[in-house]
Amino acid sequence: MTKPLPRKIAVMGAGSWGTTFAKVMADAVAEHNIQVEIWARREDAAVEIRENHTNSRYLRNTKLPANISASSDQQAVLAGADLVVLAIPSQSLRAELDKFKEFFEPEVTVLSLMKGLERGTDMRMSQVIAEVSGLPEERIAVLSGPNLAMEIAREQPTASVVACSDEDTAGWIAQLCSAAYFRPYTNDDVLGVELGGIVKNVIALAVGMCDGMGMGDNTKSTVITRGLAETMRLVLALGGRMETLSGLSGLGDLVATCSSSLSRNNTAGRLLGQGLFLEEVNDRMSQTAEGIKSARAVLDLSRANNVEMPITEAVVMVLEGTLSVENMAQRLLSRELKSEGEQQ
Ligand SMILES: NC(=O)c1ccc[n+]([C@@H]2O[C@H](COP(=O)([O-])OP(=O)(O)OC[C@H]3O[C@@H](n4cnc5c(N)ncnc54)[C@H](O)[C@@H]3O)[C@@H](O)[C@H]2O)c1
Ligand SMILES: O=P(O)(O)OC[C@H](O)CO
Repeated sequence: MTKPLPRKIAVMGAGSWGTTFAKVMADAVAEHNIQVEIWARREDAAVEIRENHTNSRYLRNTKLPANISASSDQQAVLAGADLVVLAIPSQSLRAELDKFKEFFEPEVTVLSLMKGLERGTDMRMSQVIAEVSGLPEERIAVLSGPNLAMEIAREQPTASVVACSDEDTAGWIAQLCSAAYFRPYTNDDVLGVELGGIVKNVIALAVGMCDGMGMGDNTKSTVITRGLAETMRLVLALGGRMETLSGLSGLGDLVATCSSSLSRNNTAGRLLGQGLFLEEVNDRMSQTAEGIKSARAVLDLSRANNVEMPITEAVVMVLEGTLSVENMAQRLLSRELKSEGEQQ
């Protein structure tokens, strides 16, 4: 390890993934006596984590390691933290970060766990972090992969990708989250890793819709495969690498999310496919389904770069009420015939 171990790790966000990833890191660094402190928006959640070592709203009876603490005071959580992990809903990141960036230690490194695109700016979370905090890109990393929180909380083995333009930073973070049940790989294609995690949420909405309408495995496999093709077109157009998308943060996450009933995006899609209105779906979801808000931003980004993303476009139309789920398949199947490898 080139950089020294952090004095402390802060995790901003005590939801499903923030708490689970805090557990992964706490398990990974336990032998070094490093404390992982979670910032929880609600004081009662902080008290439960601190005193009971559970976060029952999100993780039922999962027992959190002894080296995890929590507080609802952002300044206290960030004091002395050399690594800050961000796990709040993407559309709230800018406003939250604006409030707490003043408490960052001067040499802090920031890791984003978030899988959304900011509406209005079409920016990835690593870009929002850079713009709001002014940190150099060598100290901003992202983590993405087939990482359904509940499975990891139960210590079911999985792998993931830590991406950063700086190899040392990626390697440093990988060491800090390498646990018996969690294997991180590194990658310097930040854009490819981040966009894979964002677009798969939109594709999972589409697959969920198919499921909700009672369609079978051929249909879902077609949407997954063509969903990957449109993700590749976007990533390549923006300068990312094709091979990133055949890895854990691309195909790996796409398959996990599109096939799991634990996925919030897949679940939201299924409810839409069953005929619920978006407002009803939002009422039923107690956790963040990033694809619902990000789909429009992904479509805007693709149009600005002349990339065709027909599945994303159809999902946006369903979400915005200009296409019914029943007419989605016909819209996609009646497109002009073309070669499978075509870039548009
Ligand atoms: N849950 C998973 O399995 C999983 C896995 C990988 C990545 N992610 C990504 O991690 C990010 C966080 O997801 P999560 O599952 O922890 O979400 P969640 O809905 O479970 O929790 C979000 C947390 O952020 C807090 N929060 C802080 N500031 C907020 C604000 N201004 N507005 C709203 N909430 C605020 C909420 O109180 C809540 O504790 C998302 O981008 C998601 O796509 C989730
Ligand atoms: O529950 P979802 O749909 O937000 O997916 C969670 C993770 O991103 C899966 O890797």
